[in-house]
Amino acid sequence: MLLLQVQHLHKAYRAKGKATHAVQDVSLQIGAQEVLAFLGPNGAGKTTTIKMIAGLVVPDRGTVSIAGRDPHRDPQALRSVGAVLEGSRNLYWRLTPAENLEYFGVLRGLSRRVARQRARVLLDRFELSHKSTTNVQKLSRGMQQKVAIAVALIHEPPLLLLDEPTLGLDVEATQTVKRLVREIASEGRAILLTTHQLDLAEELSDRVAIINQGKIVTEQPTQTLLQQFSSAVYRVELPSLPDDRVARLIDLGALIEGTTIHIPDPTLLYPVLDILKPLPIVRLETERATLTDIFLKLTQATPEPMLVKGGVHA
Ligand SMILES: Nc1ncnc2c1ncn2[C@@H]1O[C@H](COP(=O)(O)OP(=O)(O)OP(=O)(O)O)[C@@H](O)[C@H]1O
Repeated sequence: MLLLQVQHLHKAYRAKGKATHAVQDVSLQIGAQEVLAFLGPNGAGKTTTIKMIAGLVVPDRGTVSIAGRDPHRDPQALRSVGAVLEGSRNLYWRLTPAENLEYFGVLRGLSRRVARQRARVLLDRFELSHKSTTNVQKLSRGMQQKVAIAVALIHEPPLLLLDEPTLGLDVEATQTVKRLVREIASEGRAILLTTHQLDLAEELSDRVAIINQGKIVTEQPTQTLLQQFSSAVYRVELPSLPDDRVARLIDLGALIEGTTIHIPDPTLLYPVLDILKPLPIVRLETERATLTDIFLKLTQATPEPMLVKGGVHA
């Protein structure tokens, strides 16, 4: 069942006679139990899209359907959404986690009794019961983030929007948030996750959508995308790699790590082999692409710096 369906969304911001086409023909969908990683470089249009989904920005064109309802025509649709946007700013800092949960629960239509009851369950589940009476401003960043996610879940929405849920968190808190995201999805919810942490997106997502300059450049299952690009990346290992070859390989666009050459583009394979002739080769194989490799390729963002290890330098 599709819990979110976004079709052909467009949004331009106009100022001083100039239009910024922030979102152009964006379509997305997420089913129950699915985590969609919505990725893109700064300014690509992610926040604008999410705000249109959350009913905060009106699209110029296109439709949003949340569990079958359009939030721009039927405000009840927003009862089906929980959102943690812009860090944990959806919280009242001078209230305790329990008070925040109760307040937002009532605001979203729960009775006080039900809100309190759910608050207790969520605090227990998020291992926050011992902090239930401490003001949010005195909690650690990781705890605040957990409270923010709990607040977004108080009315048990089928769709959860999570914007950079692990920003600024340490390793342990990141692990906890990751576990919670998977658990929340497995309960039958749909999760839209934006993050600049591509390793996290690779680990957590079932599907990936990449947006660049307002347009979706790919949307498919994470594993399909990784497999598709993995056949296009090669690795060559040699017993030794002379300095003069290293410089030529780097000029060509290969990445060097010790005596291993990573070839990010299949059309470079034979030019690389020409440069290496007649050196002996230990191994030549396709390499598993990471989401970072794919993201860089599809958004043509600045490539990562050439990796030169083991004392060999261009
Ligand atoms: N309120 C606004 N008024 C005018 N232009 C805006 C407004 N909000 C966003 N933009 C512009 O729209 C484009 C898309 O911005 P958006 O915030 O949606 O990108 P993003 O992908 O969320 O970026 P980031 O990763 O940096 O948060 C950018 O060019 C941005 O400058």
